[in-house]
Amino acid sequence: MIGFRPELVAFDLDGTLVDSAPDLAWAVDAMLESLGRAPVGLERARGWIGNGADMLIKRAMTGEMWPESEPEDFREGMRLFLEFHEAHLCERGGLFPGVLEGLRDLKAADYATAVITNKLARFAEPLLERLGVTEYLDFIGSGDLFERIKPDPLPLLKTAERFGVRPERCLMVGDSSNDVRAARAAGYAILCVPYGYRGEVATPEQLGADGILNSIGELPALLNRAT
Ligand SMILES: O=C(O)COP(=O)(O)O
Ligand SMILES: [Mg+2]
Repeated sequence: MIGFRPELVAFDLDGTLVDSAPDLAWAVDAMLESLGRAPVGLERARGWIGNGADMLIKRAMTGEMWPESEPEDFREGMRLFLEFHEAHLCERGGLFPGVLEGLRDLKAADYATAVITNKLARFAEPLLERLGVTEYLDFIGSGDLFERIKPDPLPLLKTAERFGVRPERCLMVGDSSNDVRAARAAGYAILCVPYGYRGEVATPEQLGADGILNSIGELPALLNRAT
């Protein structure tokens, strides 16, 4: 799967480290209800996560995966969503099984670690702090820290640069085609978890990663075997 010891292991957040869909869907429905619209529920909202909060709200307000135009009351929807989500950031979701152990063991084995997420820093940072994993992460690369978000390779390239390592020596672990496209364009190796938010992609194999990683908890042993 991976034939080298990565000099940086970077993780996607939503759908990879954190099962944030229950809290995001809750905030989406609260926003829709405030605007007098029908709620969409967890299952539909889950498939819309991964392209940033703006896109999630546009999708929820239009019911379309790739909305052509911005809904008229989009700014108000966004404001309501952000306000609700900030107040209820991590009440229904949590870390996926194996994440805490995996991050802890990677740090113990001296790997450099980062998060590269499309999530805004105002949510990503307190969320990871509250879930008790900040101490195992060397850097949190949130969506608004860079000029462009995944699937653009820029966040991955800038993060490698920050660590002073070549992208070819880095590993990305993600859950969606955004992560695979960004990793391929940046030159990172890429592993995908099968349990996250894949949007329109039906099976984990269809993501086209270098391999499927059933749990972050399995990563330290897998990297040890590979190198
Ligand atoms: O879309 C988001 O807000 C975050 O998604 P990501 O953590 O999977 O990049
Ligand atoms: Mg994700």
